Amino acid sequence: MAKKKERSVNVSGKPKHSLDVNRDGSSSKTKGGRSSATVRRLKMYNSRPKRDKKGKIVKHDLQSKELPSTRIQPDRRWFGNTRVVNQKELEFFREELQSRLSSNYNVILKERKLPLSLLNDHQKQARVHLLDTEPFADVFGPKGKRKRPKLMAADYESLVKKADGSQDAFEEKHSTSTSVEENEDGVKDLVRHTMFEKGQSKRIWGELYKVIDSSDVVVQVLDARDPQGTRCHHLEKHLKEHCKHKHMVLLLNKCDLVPTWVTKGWLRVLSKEYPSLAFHASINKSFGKGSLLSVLRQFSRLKSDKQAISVGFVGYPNVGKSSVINTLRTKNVCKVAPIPGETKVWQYITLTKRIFLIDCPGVVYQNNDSETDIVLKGVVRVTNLEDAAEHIGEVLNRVKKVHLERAYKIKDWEDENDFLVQLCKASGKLLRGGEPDLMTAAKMVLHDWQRGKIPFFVPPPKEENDSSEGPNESGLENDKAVNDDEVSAARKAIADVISSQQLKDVPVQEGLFTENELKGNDIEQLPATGS
Ligand SMILES: Nc1nc2c(ncn2[C@@H]2O[C@H](COP(=O)(O)OP(=O)(O)OP(=O)(O)O)[C@@H](O)[C@H]2O)c(=O)[nH]1
Repeated sequence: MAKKKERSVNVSGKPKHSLDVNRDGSSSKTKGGRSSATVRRLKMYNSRPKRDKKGKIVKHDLQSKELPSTRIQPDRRWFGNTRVVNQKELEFFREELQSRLSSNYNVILKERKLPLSLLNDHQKQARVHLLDTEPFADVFGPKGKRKRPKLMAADYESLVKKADGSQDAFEEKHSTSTSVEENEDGVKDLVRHTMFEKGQSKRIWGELYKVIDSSDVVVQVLDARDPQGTRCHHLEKHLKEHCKHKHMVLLLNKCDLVPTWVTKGWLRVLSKEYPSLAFHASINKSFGKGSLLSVLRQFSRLKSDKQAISVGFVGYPNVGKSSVINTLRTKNVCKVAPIPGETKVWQYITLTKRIFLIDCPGVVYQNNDSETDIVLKGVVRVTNLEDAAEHIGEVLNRVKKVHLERAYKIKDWEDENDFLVQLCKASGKLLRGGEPDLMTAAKMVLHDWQRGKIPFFVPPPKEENDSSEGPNESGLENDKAVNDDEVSAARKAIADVISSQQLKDVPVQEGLFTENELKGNDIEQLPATGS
């Protein structure tokens, strides 16, 4: 106790406490006491948390009062990313980065690794200081200049009036934008019925692209009566540009409906562009089946690893795609009808182990064809036509008079109306009261036209003295894995098949053409349909 009393009295007036930094180091050293440096060090240790025996933190100055025992796991990763830069360095970094960002030839990789927020500080601030632009009192205070809504009308009546006026203006504008342009004679064309857009829908084109994507060989079926008019140049361009490895073959179907010289002429013209074959689809009496099959077999030789090939049949509606497939299978596997649009979706048919056939709905690419052209190409169903009689004039233009006289047993007519009236009388197509039923008669003629009962064809261009080169071998690109010998053998075989077919005479339907027409003697140039 006496000792304690002694300590509490500081006689010299100098600090005595062992943790007092101001202790006299030199004197304490001699007495074995702590130096001021030791005291400072010991004080530093004092800032550490106080723990109990088990190591649990009991007290820590920086510790949260709410969560007393929280502890951040000591991990050097917390500090791994930290770097201290001085103002000069930061300025340099800022300028350097700015120049890189504004240059078109530099790209900053790993942008997120850079402290870009340091650089964009000023932008953040620009957004925050709203009150700098407008003082609070001006916006919310008693003298606040709030913007009033701009009302178009003061009362309900004037609002209704205004709405009516703007509706009229809209309708006027809308009707002028959709209306068809006036012709020179001031008469407006009627808006086309959607029926004339058959084969152009997105769905049908979707089907076509499915067929093309899954085919190795694309057979474009053309109507021998009007091959150029039923060609789809858009499709050919697409294949040339995007599917160079696919082979295209032109198949001139329904060649029993045109004289042999017409078929041969068109084959000559078309085979300059693609391998072309003539065909007559019929399960019992076909033509060109053997040639087509051998061409397809040669194409399958161009495939490596004895893989099977898929052959897509595409073309205008009603040209006979499904009939060709049925002929190749000698069986009714695809639905055939004398009306367009019978095939709705694509269809897969096995021909042999190595050849698959795909039927496709008829497709039409949007072109400048008139409604009459579309009807006469067989794209639309005659039964759906609202005014069939308006297309009869063109039929009379295109078909020789002698054929019409023979087909309908009528003589001399002045114009299409007279023709139809006479036809109604001859065939008994009369309405109540003896009125001629022009519509039914016109539909009958168009049906006959579409079914090939009225002889018609577009003659091939006259042969020029161009030392006719052999069949074109374009599109005969091979699979890289097939060796060149095999490719050239296949190419030669295909060319042989095509040229040997051109020497054959295609059987033509009996009684359809006159002797002279069959020989190609007195042929007036008939107008070509479409392109
Ligand atoms: N005379 C003749 N008629 C044919 C020939 N090929 C097809 N036809 C007829 O043409 C019509 C249409 O044949 P389809 O095979 O249905 O034609 P498609 O191209 O499949 O028609 P969509 O279903 O519209 O695509 C049918 O009435 C066939 O009998 C042919 O070589 N000669």
